[in-house]
Amino acid sequence: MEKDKYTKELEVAVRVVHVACDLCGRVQERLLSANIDHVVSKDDDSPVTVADLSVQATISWLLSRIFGGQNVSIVAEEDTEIISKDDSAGLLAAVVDTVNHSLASAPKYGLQRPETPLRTAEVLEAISHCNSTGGPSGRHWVLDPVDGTLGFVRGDQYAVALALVEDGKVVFGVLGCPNYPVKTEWLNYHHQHDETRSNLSSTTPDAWGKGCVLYARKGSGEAWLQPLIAGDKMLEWPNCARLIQVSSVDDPALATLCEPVERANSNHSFTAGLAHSVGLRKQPLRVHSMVKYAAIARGDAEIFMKFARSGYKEKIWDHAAGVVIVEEAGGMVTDAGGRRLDFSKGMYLEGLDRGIIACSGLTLHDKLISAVYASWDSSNL
Ligand SMILES: Nc1ncnc2c1ncn2[C@@H]1O[C@H](COP(=O)(O)OS(=O)(=O)O)[C@@H](OP(=O)(O)O)[C@H]1O
Ligand SMILES: [Mg+2]
Ligand SMILES: [Mg+2]
Ligand SMILES: [Mg+2]
Repeated sequence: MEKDKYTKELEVAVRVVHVACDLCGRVQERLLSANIDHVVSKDDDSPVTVADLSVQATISWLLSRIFGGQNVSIVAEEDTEIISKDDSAGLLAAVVDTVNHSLASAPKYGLQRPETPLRTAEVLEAISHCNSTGGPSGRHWVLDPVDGTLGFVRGDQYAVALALVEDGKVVFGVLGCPNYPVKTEWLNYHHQHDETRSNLSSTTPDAWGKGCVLYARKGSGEAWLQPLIAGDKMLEWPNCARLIQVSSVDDPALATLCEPVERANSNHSFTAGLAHSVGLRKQPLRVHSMVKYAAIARGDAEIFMKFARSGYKEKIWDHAAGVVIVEEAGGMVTDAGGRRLDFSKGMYLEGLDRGIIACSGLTLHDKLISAVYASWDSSNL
């Protein structure tokens, strides 16, 4: 791959994810302190918030402005259905307000702000512009504006995920993790005692201490971490990035497994069986969102497994950015049959064999894949 290819796209992607992290931090703080922000349920009963819709509008508007308007193809999670309902006027107004507040701060991140605040129709257009379904050819941005919305509304972990897919392959990924904590064990904090919880009573990046943006370009062999920018420290950016690498631990007894918090999203008893059979001994870290991929890439955990119920189709925006960052940090990600994930088939990871296994290295990965083969028939999945 040409070294300079995608340089501008990646730089813009990192900047817009910083803008989005800032937006999310403010909305989450309001949500938790005053309970004034709207959380609504989508048709599948999953939550969506002002932050999900506002990040999608903000990133869509910035990418379209910078890379050529209607021609920019964006595959993203949200649409305007929920805010087009008669009783959603308050939510829509909050989204328009949040988007404009956020775009006004774009110059802090080296991006141009709009000349005048966006009107409601423009915000709706920015959200619904992200209606591409991707596919095997062409260039597609892939966005999960807030991944782990459940974690977000609980004051816990969540991520902003943006990737670029070209001709069916992820060419780079950017993952914003505004609440990535100082101590790895705080990734699990919702399971801890009240004492830990009260230490984290505020969820601003400062309280968690280590909010970050990770990014990697496919084939570069490098994955990078930038801390979130506090206050007006923009001048130092982007020189503050540092390289990250996966853990070198390959002894299962010392390895840490990450998995989704909700049993509905991944079969905890099946992964516990696999973990036991390969000799894992530590308690799993249950973490909302693609922060699990971030934890593997940063070397804070060695394994991430997700086995959704049969019939559930994984979406590309829940994995694209995380996969490339883990791979370039030295790890590997496959389905449970050992095959790389296929981002070329539209908005779903079509053909995914049973589940997802991300590891810091080959040794652990081989052991887990073999364990899946040995235990699948008796698993009832
Ligand atoms: N039934 C079911 N099975 C499997 N996966 C599902 C399911 N429902 C939702 N999702 C997707 O899971 C995304 C959140 O994954 P997490 O790993 O963060 O799950 S968890 O909150 O820790 O349980 C979540 O992403 P967001 O909607 O962006 O939060 C969903 O895309
Ligand atoms: Mg998601
Ligand atoms: Mg989401
Ligand atoms: Mg969602």
